Amino acid sequence: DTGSAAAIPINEVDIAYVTPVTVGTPPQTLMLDLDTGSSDLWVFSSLTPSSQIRGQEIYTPTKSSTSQLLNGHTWSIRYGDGSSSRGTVFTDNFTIGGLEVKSQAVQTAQEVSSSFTQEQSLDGLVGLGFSTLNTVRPSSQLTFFDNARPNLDEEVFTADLKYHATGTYDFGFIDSKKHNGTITYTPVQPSPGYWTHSLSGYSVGSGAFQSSQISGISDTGTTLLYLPTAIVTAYYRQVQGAQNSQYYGGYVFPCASTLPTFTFGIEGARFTIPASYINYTRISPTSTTCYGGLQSSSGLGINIFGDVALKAAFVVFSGTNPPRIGFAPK
Ligand SMILES: CCNC(=O)c1c(-c2ccccc2)csc1NC(=O)CNCCc1c[nH]c2ccccc12
Repeated sequence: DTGSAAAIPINEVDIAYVTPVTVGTPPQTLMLDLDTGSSDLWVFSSLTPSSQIRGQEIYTPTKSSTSQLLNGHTWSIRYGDGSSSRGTVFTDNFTIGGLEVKSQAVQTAQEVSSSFTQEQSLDGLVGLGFSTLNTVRPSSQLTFFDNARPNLDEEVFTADLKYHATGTYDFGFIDSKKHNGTITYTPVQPSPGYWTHSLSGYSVGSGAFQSSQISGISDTGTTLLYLPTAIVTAYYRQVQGAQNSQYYGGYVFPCASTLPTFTFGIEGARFTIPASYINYTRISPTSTTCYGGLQSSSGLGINIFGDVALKAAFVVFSGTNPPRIGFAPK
C-alpha cells in the first residue's frame, strides 16, 4: 500500500503544517500535524472541554461504528515548549492520503494547554517518532507508521515541506518527481525514540565549510532550526544589528538586514537554506525587528533540525532495520 497527503502551512510564517486525515466510520475529517518529534496520535474530541476548543474540528467516538474504548488506558504529554495535553484512548479506523490503518490508537484529549487551544487550524498531532516514545499507559501504543509498515510497498515515509506553500507527505514509496538527484542517507540512532542523526558540518553564506559531527533530531513538529551556540553566533555575526535578545528569547535583527544563507552537510552532500527561511517573522505585525529561524539549542539539551531546515530538502524517513534518514535536493 501507499498514501499521499498534503502538508499545508497553518499560517503565513509556516509555524506548523497540517494534513487532512479521516477517523472512524463514517469518516470524520481532521487536520493534524504530522510530527516526527513525538509519538502520540492525539486529537481534539467530544471529550475536550468546550472552553478549551476554539474552532478546531473534533473526533466524536460515539458517532463512529468502528470506535472502541481502550479500557483503562490514559496518556499525558508535555512538549519542550511547555505545551501539553492528556486524555483517554480509543481505537478506530484511521486514514492518511488513502492509506488505512484499522484499529489505530487515537488518543482523545480531555485537556489541552492554551497554546493548542489558540492554534485554531490544528486539530491534533500524528506522532511519527519511534513508538518507544508513546505516552499511553498501562500499555504504550504503536504509531500510524508502525501500524501501516507491514502493508507498505516500501518501509518509508517522505516529507516534502515547502516555504509558504503546500507540500506533501508520502507513505510507502519514494516519489522521484519530488526530488532532483541522489538521496544521501545517514544512520539514525533510534534511541530514545527521535529520528536522531548527525550533520557532517555547516557553512555560513559563502564561507568555508566547517566539518564537524552535529547530532540532533529531524523534527517536522518543531518550527525552527536549533543548533549549538558557537554555530549560531558565527551566523549572526554576519548580520548587521543582530542581537541575542533576552526579552524576545532569541536572536533578533532589523527586518531590512541582509541575511546570509546557511548550509548543512549530510555525509558528503550539502543543503543550503535560503536567507528568506531564516528571516522568520516580525516580532509584531508593525515591528521592524525580526526573529531568526536559526536559534541556539543551548537551553534545549538537544539540537533540533526543524521545519526551517527540513523544507530545504526532500527527506526520506526509512523504517528499515537499521533505520536511516535520507536527504535529497529538490
Ligand atoms: C517546540 C516544539 N518542540 C519541542 O518541544 C521538542 C523538544 C524540546 C525540548 C526541550 C526544550 C524545547 C524543545 C525536543 S524534541 C521536540 N519536538 C517536539 O516536541 C515535536 N512536537 C511538537 C508538538 C508541538 C508543541 N507545541 C506545538 C504548537 C503547534 C504545533 C505543534 C506543537
